[in-house]
Amino acid sequence: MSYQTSLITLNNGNKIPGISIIGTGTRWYKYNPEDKYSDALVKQIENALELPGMLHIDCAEMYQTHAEVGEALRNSKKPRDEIFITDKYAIPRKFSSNPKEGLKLALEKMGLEYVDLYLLHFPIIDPKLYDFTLEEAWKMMEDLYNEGLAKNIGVSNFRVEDLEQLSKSWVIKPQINQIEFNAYLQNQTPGIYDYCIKNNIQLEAFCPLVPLREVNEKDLLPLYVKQLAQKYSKTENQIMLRWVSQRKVIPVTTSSRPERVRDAYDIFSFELTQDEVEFITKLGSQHDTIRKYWNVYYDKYN
Ligand SMILES: NC(=O)C1=CN([C@@H]2O[C@H](COP(=O)(O)OP(=O)(O)OC[C@H]3O[C@@H](n4cnc5c(N)ncnc54)[C@H](OP(=O)(O)O)[C@@H]3O)[C@@H](O)[C@H]2O)C=CC1
Repeated sequence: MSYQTSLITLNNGNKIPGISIIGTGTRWYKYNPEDKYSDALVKQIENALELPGMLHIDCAEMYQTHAEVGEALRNSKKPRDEIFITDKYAIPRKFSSNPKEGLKLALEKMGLEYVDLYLLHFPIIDPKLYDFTLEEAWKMMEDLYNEGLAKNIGVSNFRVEDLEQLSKSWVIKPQINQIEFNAYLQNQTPGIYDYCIKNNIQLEAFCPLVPLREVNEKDLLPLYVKQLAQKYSKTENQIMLRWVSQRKVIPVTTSSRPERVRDAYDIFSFELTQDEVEFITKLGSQHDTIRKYWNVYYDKYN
């Protein structure tokens, strides 16, 4: 199979792959530090590292899968500049004292000298747990960027108000905001999609495949996606991921199945028409919201 890759330019001029096909959370997430080491995850990353071009792996302190990522990287011959590693500092579940310590520990566990992207995982910082404010956390992110330990920095699950608050003191604007985004949840929080597009903060989408994962027999969207899959000779997953990407959002997906990982890599060899993109957008927005993460904080926006 010949793959077409896509690189997106961030607001600092650096490039990022147009999709992350190996998320090491959700399916692989370990709630307890003593949970079992996952040989299956190592194998899955190793398989993905054999694909041509640049591979984007999405990690986080909270997932506790750094050891598996490190093992797969050590076993791979792919050059470092063809691997894009994202990591996230854990908020609101605290694992290390601050973003500087968090990144140092992550780099040690993964055997890396730098990450390509480092994110603050969540904006709401409990002062009983952490001894820094959101502004102070961002300042530490900027230091890590200036020291070259994180080539790009950003945030995750941030609302417009969180970005506005940070903007009063940031020296470096976040390159990325990674949010929950799919046809059934086009604004994780009010106005966030338009705000990030307008302010040149690149969006990433976790949970991009929810409309295919949560199918109800009355749903029109999966039927339409099936028709498009036939038209383009692609899988339904590829159609859904391509829609996310044509909405200018970078999909962050994962799978335990090698064929799904390979398919997700191959979404840039075709393009949906503008009408098709708009029709998926419309069908999705007519459906009830489905929100899978951060419900305690964000269900109020449903
Ligand atoms: N920043 C944040 O707060 C968060 C970040 N993330 C990141 O995003 C990554 C991806 O999130 P996730 O929600 O898993 O992404 P997706 O929406 O892409 O879902 C992937 C999951 O869906 C299953 N799946 C794939 N295709 C289908 C289908 N056609 N029908 C039914 N099930 C299907 C896969 O199972 P199978 O293994 O069988 O293929 C896999 O478990 C995470 O691993 C993590 O790295 C996730 C949540 C929060």
